[in-house]
Amino acid sequence: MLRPDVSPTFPSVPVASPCSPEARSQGPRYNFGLQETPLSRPSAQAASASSPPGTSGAAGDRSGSSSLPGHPLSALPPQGSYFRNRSSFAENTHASHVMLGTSSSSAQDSNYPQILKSPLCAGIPQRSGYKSWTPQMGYSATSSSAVSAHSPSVIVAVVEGRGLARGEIGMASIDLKSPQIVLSQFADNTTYAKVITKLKILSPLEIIMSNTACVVGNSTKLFTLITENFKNVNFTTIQRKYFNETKGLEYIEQLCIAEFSTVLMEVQSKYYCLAAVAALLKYVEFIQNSVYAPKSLKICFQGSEQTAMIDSSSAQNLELLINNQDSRNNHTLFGVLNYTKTPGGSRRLRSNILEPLVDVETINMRLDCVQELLQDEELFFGLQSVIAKFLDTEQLLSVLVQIPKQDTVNTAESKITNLIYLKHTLELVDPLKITLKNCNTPLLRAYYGSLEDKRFGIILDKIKTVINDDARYMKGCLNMRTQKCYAVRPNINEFLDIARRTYTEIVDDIAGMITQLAEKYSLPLRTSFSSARGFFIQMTTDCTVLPNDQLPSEFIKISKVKNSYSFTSADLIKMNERCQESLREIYHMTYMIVCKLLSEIYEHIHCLYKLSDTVSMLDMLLSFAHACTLSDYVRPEFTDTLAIKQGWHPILERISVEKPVANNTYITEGSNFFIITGPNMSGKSTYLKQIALCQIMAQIGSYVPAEYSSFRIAEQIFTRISTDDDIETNSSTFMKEMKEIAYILHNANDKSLILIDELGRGTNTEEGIGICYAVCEHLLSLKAFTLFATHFLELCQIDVLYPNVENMHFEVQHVKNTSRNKEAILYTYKLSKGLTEEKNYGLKAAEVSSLPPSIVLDAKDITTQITRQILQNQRSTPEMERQRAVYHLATRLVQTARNSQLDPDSLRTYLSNLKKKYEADFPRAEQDSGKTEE
Ligand SMILES: Nc1ncnc2c1ncn2[C@@H]1O[C@H](COP(=O)(O)OP(=O)(O)OP(=O)(O)O)[C@@H](O)[C@H]1O
Repeated sequence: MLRPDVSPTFPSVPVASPCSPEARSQGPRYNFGLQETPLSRPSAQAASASSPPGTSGAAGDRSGSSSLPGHPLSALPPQGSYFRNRSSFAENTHASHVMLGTSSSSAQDSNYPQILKSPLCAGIPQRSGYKSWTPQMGYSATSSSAVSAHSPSVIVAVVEGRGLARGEIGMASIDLKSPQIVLSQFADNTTYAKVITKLKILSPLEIIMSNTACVVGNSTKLFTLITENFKNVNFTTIQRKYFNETKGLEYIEQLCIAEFSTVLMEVQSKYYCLAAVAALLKYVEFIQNSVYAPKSLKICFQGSEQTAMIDSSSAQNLELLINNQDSRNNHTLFGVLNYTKTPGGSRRLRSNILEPLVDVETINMRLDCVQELLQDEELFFGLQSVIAKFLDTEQLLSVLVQIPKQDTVNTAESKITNLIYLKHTLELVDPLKITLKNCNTPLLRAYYGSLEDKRFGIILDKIKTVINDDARYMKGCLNMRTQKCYAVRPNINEFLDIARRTYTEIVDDIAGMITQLAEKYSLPLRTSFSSARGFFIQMTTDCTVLPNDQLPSEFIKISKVKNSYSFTSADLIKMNERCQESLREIYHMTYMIVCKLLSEIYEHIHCLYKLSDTVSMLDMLLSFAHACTLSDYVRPEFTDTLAIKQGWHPILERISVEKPVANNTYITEGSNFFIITGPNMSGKSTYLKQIALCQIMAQIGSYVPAEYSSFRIAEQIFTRISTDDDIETNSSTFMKEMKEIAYILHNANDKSLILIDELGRGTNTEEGIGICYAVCEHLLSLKAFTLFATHFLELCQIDVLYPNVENMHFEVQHVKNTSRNKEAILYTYKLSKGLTEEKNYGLKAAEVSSLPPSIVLDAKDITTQITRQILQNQRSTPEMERQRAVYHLATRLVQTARNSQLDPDSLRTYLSNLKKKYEADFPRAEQDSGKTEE
């Protein structure tokens, strides 16, 4: 009998038609050990043999894969292939012509300089805990839980231009769960805000950069910034020569499926993203130990102009994906909108929230769909029930288009599983089509049209000639094992039929043996199964049934959880081994048949890209409609005004028992800067966030929480909302807010939505006001829509100088608490025009807090004294006041002249208006005002 640990090679079992004889010759050379048996590590010689001398590898390696049998999905492993897996890569780093090095993510890592010093990277530490998804792990039917759908699986290559091209960034990313490569290239400024934001959105598992970006003591700014911002992400540096644009173009030509081949035209002259994709694919093929089949990948170019930019700290402030108090709860925008049923749908929702659309037409098409789903109940429920049955189509595709370089039991098992999933998926196309048949909106009709693709039927028919009709995806590992075992129809391979009969007999024998044991010992024994243990015995009972509280000595490997015992016996272990043996034979023969089948259907398989796109989008739109049914959301309009009638905070609504107080918003180009004041706890931050959340919801095609809403498309959404000190980056509150505000000032434009809350709180009042004033004046030079919440009431005076500034405040009411004979504050959360008239509200808030009354009393006393002192110092003659005003005016004029982009005529008009205003305020100061104007 074959013992897996003795001989890892599968005995050559004859395979009947249709697979033999040529299928046998093309079939996998199997490592059928119970555990994966890695191929022996190839020598550096073998490595150089597989890469033609003088080439940087990409073409050489692929030509290695082209020696595979004609068909892309054939499983014959490439001979002498250099790359095996990450660990062999680390061992092979002496072969410096392949890759330079792998380093841990942190620039502060003690190994780091050492790694970079060595040109050959000998002694590169193995990264512990690295766990990447591999095709051998197979496609698992994931639940739609956000966690599994969003665990990092993206690898990104980043490269920056050199010399005059510094600041030109090329990026290429691939999600290991989805066979899609996204390329982008853009110019970034010195803060590299776009790169960092893009990377944060991708949430990578690993980042690849060129070794020239991190020469010790002379790392590029981009490299330093990335390592600082992504401390928990794995970093790999590879030789610059692998960032080769010519190879990148070749890769795209070879791998991109016909439907998306227009990408070639888009990226032909985008050298940096081409260079990045070359390095990325070379690396992924290495770590995955597999190559992508020719014409199998969706490759697309994504410019930064197609979506709105939300930087990562704004995403965090707004709690788009993660709740700031408790990262496990779903009190986030994602939580509010996520009623998706598939992992693809939930991934799509996540990426949309982080990168909302900017194209009104597309947004309106989505809104039309949501509207139809809301109006047609039958459509909504019908669609929801079909969509819920889909598995992760993207991941399925991802596995189907990879050719493993090594064949093991696991790869075989995973291919069989995937074929069953493929059948399951394709069987859902018709029900989906029927549900969408009578839809009216263009997008739903387009999705219906995409399902009419004949290839779905062709693939399914071919599958059905080989695979049993009732082979389908089932929950539970034993169920799935049975499905895999009996997936292939009978009479296709007589040896397979025999092996299956043997397997059934062994399983029956196991059941019979356990029944006999139960009778023999008069115990309630039950047959159980787990993928780790195989068949074992379980017994749920209290100890009184057992003589001497002991199980019979025949039972071994006993474990007990509460009153449930699990154990096995020597005979059962042997039978499990026989069972595994026959299973391996079955899998081997099934795999041969499946590979042949896959090779026949392969040319049609790309219709699944369309299907996965359709399913994830429908899932997201259904989710939007579902969210609407739980609250009174309204369809947004898109104009050049931000107008929200009675809007409320969607996350607060989910948390609180009562519906949040709704408020109006009306921001136009002529009145685009709102200063919001109000006591502590009156609702300022909530209001600011609510506007941003509504804006994002509208721009992803969702309805919004309001009675009416109209939005101006925002190209960027910036927030500066006070949070606690960032201990991780060791920056003080003040430095953190300065960094955040600098980022906004550098990047905001006329189409931005900017929300600033409590700027300048990290320093003293005078300086805080100064900073706020300067920041406001800078932002006022833009047509961006800005909301600025502050406790510095002095700032409200800015409306005198700028007609586009509006002062708003949150009202509070003072009520007498008769029982305690004290005044209490009642928060109305209502926004009104003008600035707040509340005084000393900090003390009032402190009074209702848990601060000891004696401290509050002291604080009141000290405040009164300081206020008196300030008033005394400020007491001045009318002449002093006049001079102060002249000084202030002169400063303003100089500043305006310096900053202004106005033409001379406009500047003159502006100055003369200012002069008139000054003369009106100080009628006896005409001479001075004349001087000032000069
Ligand atoms: N519109 C609303 N409806 C109901 N409750 C609200 C509303 N706005 C705010 N609240 C409640 O009031 C609390 C305080 O609000 P928020 O933090 O926005 O106040 P604030 O004015 O920004 O306070 P501070 O100035 O101290 O930062 C919120 O946590 C929320 O529970």
